[in-house]
Amino acid sequence: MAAGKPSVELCKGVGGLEKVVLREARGTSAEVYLYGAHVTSWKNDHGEELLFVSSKAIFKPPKAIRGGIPICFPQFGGFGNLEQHGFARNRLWSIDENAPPFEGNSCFKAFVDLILMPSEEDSKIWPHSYEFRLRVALTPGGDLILTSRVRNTSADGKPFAFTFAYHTYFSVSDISEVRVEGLETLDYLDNLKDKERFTEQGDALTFESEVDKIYLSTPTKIAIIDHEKKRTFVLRKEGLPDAVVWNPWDKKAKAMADFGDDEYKHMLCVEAAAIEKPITLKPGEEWKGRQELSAVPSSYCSGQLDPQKVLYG
Ligand SMILES: O=P(O)(O)OC[C@H]1O[C@@H](O)[C@H](O)[C@@H](O)[C@@H]1O
Repeated sequence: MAAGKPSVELCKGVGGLEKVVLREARGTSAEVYLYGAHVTSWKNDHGEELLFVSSKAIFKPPKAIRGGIPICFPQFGGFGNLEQHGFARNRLWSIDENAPPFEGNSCFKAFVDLILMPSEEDSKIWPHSYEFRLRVALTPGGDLILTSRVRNTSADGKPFAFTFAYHTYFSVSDISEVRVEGLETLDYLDNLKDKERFTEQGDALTFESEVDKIYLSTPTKIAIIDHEKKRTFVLRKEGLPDAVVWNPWDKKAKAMADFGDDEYKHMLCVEAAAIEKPITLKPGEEWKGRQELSAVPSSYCSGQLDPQKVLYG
């Protein structure tokens, strides 16, 4: 890909919706729609797309875009009375020109700050005062960092609680060739079994049917290994103890209007999340949740990947 200077450009995307395109010197890029503060693209220095977005995705409010990285806030899934995954993913966010300094990634050049504050309508369904700031940053090496800061701005002394997820859809060559490392032996809630709690077995996860699990208190690093592509995604997270793993498989895929029948083969959601223990904020308090994604070539040793290297190397 053409190398150049880091840049940030606001332009029109699909359906005339506004998006911000981030580019870094080596030719890596990312795209973020203001609708949902939704990352829809992350490309490496060969111009290869690393995130999955459905060919049937609908870029039209109020439907959330199918793929990329939807923001689930203030509710993950059906864990509460709000609509599935909350409303942040189908609200129009604004560019935050005056974001307070973000600790830890102020040296990056290709980033955008977005902000969501409650509208009158939102206050009716979730009566809390907050500012939600999201920074999407592309590092010089092409890593994608999402940092969320939610602040309780209430003047009436009222705390609030929320659940959250970065609902990341990774693009994979073939789901049956994918392994996830870092979630072995952990407890999880199985969404397909009424959120019943189970303990994962000792091996890395592989996929041969529908999966919808919320792993609890996970390590801060999870690896998604795509054997066919010889690519490993490394997901690092802070402030987000849980991790959701989702693939709809064939039957559910067919039932979703904005998802191709066979597309389940080419995606896997691994979602850094805070679900089991909702985050509670008193007035004036702020929560920070960060997800860092990198894509690295898988290193093989007689066909086997060394999990120690991927997770701790
Ligand atoms: O269709 P939606 O609302 O985007 O949700 C997709 C999936 O998102 C996952 O995070 C949930 O665990 C699944 O239960 C859900 O089906």
